[in-house]
This record gives sequence, C-alpha cells and structure tokens, in this order.
Amino acid sequence: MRILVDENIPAALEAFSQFGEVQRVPGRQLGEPQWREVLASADAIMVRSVTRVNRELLQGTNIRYVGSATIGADHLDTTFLEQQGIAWSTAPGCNADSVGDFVLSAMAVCGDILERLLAGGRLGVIGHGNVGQRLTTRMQRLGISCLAYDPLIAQQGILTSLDSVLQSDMLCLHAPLTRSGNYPTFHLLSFEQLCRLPEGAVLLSAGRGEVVSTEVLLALAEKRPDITQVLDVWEPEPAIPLALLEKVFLATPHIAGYSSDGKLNGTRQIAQWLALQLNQSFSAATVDAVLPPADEITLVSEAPSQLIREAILAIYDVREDDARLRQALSNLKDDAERGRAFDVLRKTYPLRRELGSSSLSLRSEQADLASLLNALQGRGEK
Ligand SMILES: NC(=O)C1=CN([C@@H]2O[C@H](COP(=O)(O)OP(=O)(O)OC[C@H]3O[C@@H](n4cnc5c(N)ncnc54)[C@H](O)[C@@H]3O)[C@@H](O)[C@H]2O)C=CC1
Ligand SMILES: O=C(O)C(=O)[C@H](O)COP(=O)(O)O
Repeated sequence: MRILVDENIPAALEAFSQFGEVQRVPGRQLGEPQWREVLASADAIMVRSVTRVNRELLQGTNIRYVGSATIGADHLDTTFLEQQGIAWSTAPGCNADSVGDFVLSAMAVCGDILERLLAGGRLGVIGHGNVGQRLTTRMQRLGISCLAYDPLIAQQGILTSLDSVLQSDMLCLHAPLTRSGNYPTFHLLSFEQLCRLPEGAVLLSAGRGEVVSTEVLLALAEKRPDITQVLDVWEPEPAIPLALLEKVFLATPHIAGYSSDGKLNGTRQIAQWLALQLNQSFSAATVDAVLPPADEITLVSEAPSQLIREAILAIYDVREDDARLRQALSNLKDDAERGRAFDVLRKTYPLRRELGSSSLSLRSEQADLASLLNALQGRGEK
C-alpha cells in the first residue's frame, strides 16, 4: 500500500510505515500538475487543512482512504468522497486543548481582561463543540462565568442566544466553517452584531477566518478601537491581509492548535482510523516516543490571577508567535511571498507542550492555589 502524508504531519513514518510505503508530500501544492503522477500511484492520502480534497484532486487516482490530522473538515468534499465510496476521517478534538491554551495565553496578555473576567466578567463562546466545551469547562473551574451559542445543540446549561453571547467581555469564535444547512457559519457575524460587544471587550477568532469577513473586522477596528482583536485565522490564508494585521493586537499564523501534543494526537487518531479500515493492528508507542518530556517548572505567584498568568506564559506565550508573524511579513507586499512566509512559520513551528501535559508545581502548597492549578491544567474533579 502506498500512502502519501503531508510533510507537516509529525511522526508520519513512525505511524504510517506500519501499513505500507510512505511518501511525504507538500500539502498546499498537491493540486499542482507535477503531483498528478504521485497521486495516481497512491492508495491513501493523509492531509492537513491546506489540501482541498475533492473531485479535481482525486480524479484519475485509486485513492480509497483520506485521513485528515485536523479537527476541521471544510477542506474535504465529503459528499464527493462518500459518493465515490472513499473512506475518510478527521481527528475530532485532537488539538482542542491546544486551542484552549491559546485562548488562555491571549487572556493573560490582553490588558486586564483576565482580572475583569475573574471579577465577574463573562466569557462568551460561539461554537460549543470540543474546543468550546473544553474551554468553558476550564474557565468555569477558574471561577469565570461563561455563555455559549451553538444552535445545533439543545439549549441547556450555559447555552443561550447569539444576542446574549454578544454581551460578553471576551468573545471567542470556535465554530467550524460551513456554507450550507440551517446555520451556516460563513460570514456569520455582521459589523452591527460585533458593535454590540461591551466597551473594551476582546474578540478572539480561532475557528476559521471566513466566519467573519475581513471587511467587517476592518470596519470594527475603525469604529470600535476599544475592542481588542486577536486573530489566529484569517480570510484569506495564507496571503493574509496586511491592512488587518496592522489593526489587530495579536496576530498568529493559524497555530492555535499547533501544540506538539495536539499534532501528535492528530497523527495517532488518523493512524488508528486507517488501521481499523484495513483491519490491521496499530502500535501507538512509536508515535508517542516522538514527544520529548515536558520541562519541570515551579510557580511562585501567590495571587490567583498572577498564578494563572505565570502558569500559562511559562508554557506558551502567544506574543512570541505574534512577533514572529509580524517580523516574517514585514515589507512583503506581494501576496505570493506573504503566503510563503506564513506557511514557513507554520512548517517550522517550535515545540510547544500543552498546559495539561506540563509538569507544573507550586512553591507553597496552598490548597486554593493547588485547585486553581488543577483547573488550569484540566486535571482532577470535573
Ligand atoms: N485555529 C486552529 O488552529 C484550530 C481551529 N479549529 C477550528 O475550530 C472548529 C471547532 O473545533 P471543535 O470545537 O473541535 O469542533 P466540533 O466539531 O467539536 O464543534 C463545532 C461546534 O460548532 C457548532 N456550530 C456549527 N454551526 C454553528 C453555528 N452556526 N453557530 C454556532 N455554533 C455552530 C457545532 O454544533 C459544534 O458543536 C473546527 O471546525 C476548526 O475549523 C480547530 C482546531 C484548531
Ligand atoms: O485542526 C484544525 O482544524 C486546524 O485548524 C489545524 O490545527 C490547522 O493546522 P493545518 O492543518 O492547517 O496544519
């Protein structure tokens, strides 16, 4: 069996050579003519979000299995795949906690939003799937009040209307990109809706860029400069709009889900899925061995908000990703060059362990701080 694997999928050889011959391929370029022959010789293809898997890509090939080491599925034409009897899978939830860490890190550096939330402010989430739910569970355990909008889930608990969620001090977008059905998310939020955010709110977008148009975000920056914008996803990618980059407080190259743990979860999940399809066994041990041990860190803060800030920034400081993106794109006026620079940052992304798998300890064993740390790391009582 011949398996093509995107070069940004870690531990590809360890995972997929258990099933056959593996060839690494550049996901963004796979639709180009020079890859036709390679595609024609393949039985399976393991992609990430940058490869559009549709009729154009697969025609004339014998590919029977399509795995995507991502949560999102908007790059897969699943209707076409199912019509053709091609088995497919994504990796649900694989990097959901990584996105949660991204949100926490942004919370730690966007002015006093962390203190505002801890003092009775509200976190709002649009899209309450794996990312949204794990995030609100962690935040509620920190004592932060949360509301979520997700029209595809029965309204109970913290689920509410879109209008109510728009009253949040920090609004996080974690909806998938959909263009059909009763609740499509393409350009879901209008300028008028976002203008309802409270004074000094934070708007964070880490689902898909197309959920809010660039035009709306630019108009919002103009009309409501008090709103802090944090963008990990863009419309379009990879040649992101410079005019918007200049307006946002934190700008990152679609890496919210790029923890090493999250990426390896993705590899493991699609390898396990392929094994099931082929009726073979799969050993995850070789994949797990790729991850180096987390650093051991002792935290010294004694106040809750300081401890939260210290813990997350010791593990992941989103400002470093923001600085790398601005530096890489500075002076690049050409779209193609900007797109390449964006992709290089993603391809060369540094090792980043998740808060939940990090080895954090407290200098003083105060019970309230210990339970706060457990909550931050998503450990202990739910
Ligand atoms: N920035 C990044 O690096 C990453 C981005 N993502 C994106 O985040 C999205 C969400 O991830 P998960 O929560 O794990 O996916 P999920 O599939 O577990 O949950 C998505 C949720 O969004 C809800 N939803 C659908 N249409 C909606 C609408 N119109 N309004 C509000 N909610 C709606 C669904 O009902 C579902 O509960 C992914 O589809 C992906 O596009 C995921 C991982 C990393
Ligand atoms: O999992 C998802 O969905 C994501 O958005 C990915 O983390 C994005 O990474 P790439 O697939 O574009 O490398």
